[in-house]
Amino acid sequence: MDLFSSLLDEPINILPKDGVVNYYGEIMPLSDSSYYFERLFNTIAWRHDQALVFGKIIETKRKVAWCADTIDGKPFAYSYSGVTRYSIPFTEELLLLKNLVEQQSNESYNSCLLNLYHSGEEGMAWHSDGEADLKEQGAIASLSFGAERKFAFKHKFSKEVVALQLKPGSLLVMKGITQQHWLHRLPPTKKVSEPRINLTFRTIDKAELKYSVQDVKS
Ligand SMILES: O=C(O)CCC(=O)C(=O)O
Ligand SMILES: [Fe+2]
Repeated sequence: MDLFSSLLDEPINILPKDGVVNYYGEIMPLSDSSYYFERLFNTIAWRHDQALVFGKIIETKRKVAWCADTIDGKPFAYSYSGVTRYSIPFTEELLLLKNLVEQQSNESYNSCLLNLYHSGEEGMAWHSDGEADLKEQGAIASLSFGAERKFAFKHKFSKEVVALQLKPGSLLVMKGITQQHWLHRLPPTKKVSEPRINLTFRTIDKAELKYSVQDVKS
């Protein structure tokens, strides 16, 4: 039996030490995850991401969006990799998926970073999600759609690597001290030509959310 072919009875902590990364398997049937892939692909205002590298702004091939709770529909500002982003409101699908993920993981989230990788040639380099604006040791829930991709963790000190395949419709939750001790990445690969969408639900410290009306680029 393929253990990872469907929702697991109990999530599995794939890390041997210094943190918790729970893999839940597929939390929805393939027909649902295909439906959400299409909806997200077609309805989200995707943009190329930017990062500040050696004082220069570079654009990623991958596209992103950032959704957060808003007040009176006004966007919030959020900074990482030296660049400030502005939130778009949660769409109906995203709210539904947020509820599903909150129920499965028994945690709550107030924002979502969305990534669109057009093919296996696009990935994400080693990093940890330890931005100052994030709630300390808050859970980060990663929901995948579209192409199956490999995802890996590397211990910052021992350099131990743990990897798994992220199936469409699968849920992975990083918790506790994980971000302090482990890096993670989505390795690029020539073996995958199909696109993948990944949603990471997070909790941004409300006090850190900068309420921003002016300065918003449409
Ligand atoms: O695409 C993924 O599975 C992970 C994305 C990620 O690590 C991030 O957005 O911080
Ligand atoms: Fe990350």
